[in-house]
Amino acid sequence: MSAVLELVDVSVVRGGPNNRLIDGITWTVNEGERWAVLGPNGAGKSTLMSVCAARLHPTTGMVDILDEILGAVDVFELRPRIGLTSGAISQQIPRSETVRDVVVTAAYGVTGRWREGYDQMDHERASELLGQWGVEHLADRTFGSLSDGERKRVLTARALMTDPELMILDEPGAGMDIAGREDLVSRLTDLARDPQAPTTILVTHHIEELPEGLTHMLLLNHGRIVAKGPIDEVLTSENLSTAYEMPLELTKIGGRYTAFAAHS
Ligand SMILES: Nc1ncnc2c1ncn2[C@@H]1O[C@H](COP(=O)(O)OP(=O)(O)OP(=O)(O)O)[C@@H](O)[C@H]1O
Repeated sequence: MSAVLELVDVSVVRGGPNNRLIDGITWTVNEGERWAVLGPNGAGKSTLMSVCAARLHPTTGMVDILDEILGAVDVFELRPRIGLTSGAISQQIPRSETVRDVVVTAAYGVTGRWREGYDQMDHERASELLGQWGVEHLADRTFGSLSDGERKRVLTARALMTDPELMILDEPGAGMDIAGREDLVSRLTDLARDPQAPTTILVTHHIEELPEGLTHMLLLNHGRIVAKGPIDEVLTSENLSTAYEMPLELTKIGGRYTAFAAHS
């Protein structure tokens, strides 16, 4: 099994020498795996994903993404091979951009349409992805006019536009109502179960958002790994309680999860 992502003792330090946003992360993601990254607010999830998506260089440690070492590769060539959705990407997109262009511009790894030439195949692929994520009817609307949930789906379609080898979804369910979340979870389940879909990392702090079909989980707290490995071994009441620093009881209903404070 070949590694898509390999981090060895990776740390990111900001705002003072002792402020480690992520701290000594050693983690391997192999081809075809579907990972969830879970942890409380401020655990370092987004920082870790910025490193994994070649958007942020670590202070120390080695990062190998798709057989390229960060620091020794042109990140502008590497980035189109990684599909990324995140709040930061959403903010970079001009509000006046049409939804169709938001998706099609991913083919060139840019946000904001300028003078790139897109061929018919790019447009057909963009329409197909908008359809797959249930937002084809919004293709001619501006990105700024969409609801949070609609934006998330458009960004997921954008992330898949380049047929990425690695897909990183950073809190795709943030800001969604229950119906929107359940619709998203069902689409993410289809994605996780699709053997043709890229290796995927899904970041969340809501375990209700975990789709079926995930294979592995990384649990973070204060920038450090609490547990990592096959999801059935890692997602336990004990590990969740450690990560969230309170006694929690995990319940599995069908293939889905929820957790509540444990009663002593
Ligand atoms: N430039 C910076 N300087 C100092 N601290 C920072 C900087 N950027 C982020 N942090 C801190 O690093 C920690 C990790 O942030 P990060 O956004 O990675 O966490 P997260 O797990 O994604 O959180 P959330 O679930 O709330 O989105 C937070 O405590 C944040 O305040």
